[in-house]
Amino acid sequence: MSAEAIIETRGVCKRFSGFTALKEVSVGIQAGTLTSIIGPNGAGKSTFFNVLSGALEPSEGQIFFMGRDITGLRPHEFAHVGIAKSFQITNLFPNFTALENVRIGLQAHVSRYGLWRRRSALQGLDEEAALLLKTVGLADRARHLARELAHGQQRALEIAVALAAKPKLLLMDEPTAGMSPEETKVMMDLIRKLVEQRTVVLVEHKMKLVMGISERIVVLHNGELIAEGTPDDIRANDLVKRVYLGQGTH
Ligand SMILES: Nc1ncnc2c1ncn2[C@@H]1O[C@H](COP(=O)(O)OP(=O)(O)OP(=O)(O)O)[C@@H](O)[C@H]1O
Repeated sequence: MSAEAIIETRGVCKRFSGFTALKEVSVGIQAGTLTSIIGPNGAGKSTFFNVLSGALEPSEGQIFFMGRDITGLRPHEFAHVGIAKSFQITNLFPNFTALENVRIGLQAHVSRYGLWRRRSALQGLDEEAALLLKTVGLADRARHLARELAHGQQRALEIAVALAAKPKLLLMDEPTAGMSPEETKVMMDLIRKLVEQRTVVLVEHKMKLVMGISERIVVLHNGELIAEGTPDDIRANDLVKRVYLGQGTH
């Protein structure tokens, strides 16, 4: 597998009580790229996402992150090595402000390294949280309660919380799900910005959107890896075309 792969799966299988959701998936995600995982309904995208994020342990096979075998590590240990995820389901504290939500994320991170929660340290965290809010376009929402934010803003806030862990790899599960066209555009711009500083992997249903933004695409079908390459490679791939035939274009 490519030397530049930041995360790599080797022969990963995932079985759920007899049903095989992933069948020997071997793929490397190149460092510094925006890679999307696509596939029709039931292809195994969410299962693969959960395997990459450490939420599910493979039944067989291995996962390597920056050359280190991380198979079987617990989810919080995946976070420690530098893997963060942003989910479809909202994971925010609704009655805390946007700034507080990010600060809690930062505190969870720094306390692991034994930093004292002195007043000056907390102030530093507020400044860092404000910077992260700025990164995701929420500078003017810092004092708003999370529950008062629009859907697209809540998703952006979740990303700021994920960034608090300073991940090298950011995994995003359908970041534009349920968004208006305008919110989708804002989110895509944000994702483009995020990939300037880290590797980003998206799981996404919307084929057109994925084609426009991704550098690499991984296609799953019935739990198997059927194609991997640039958007042009994937567009030209006969097997992918056949699999998507009649699926609608989204
Ligand atoms: N916990 C589970 N127990 C049993 N079967 C599961 C479980 N999780 C997923 N599956 C099955 O594994 C297959 C792949 O599911 P997965 O959710 O990974 O696909 P997906 O590509 O994300 O689908 P969708 O696009 O519909 O969200 C499906 O047939 C699903 O029913």
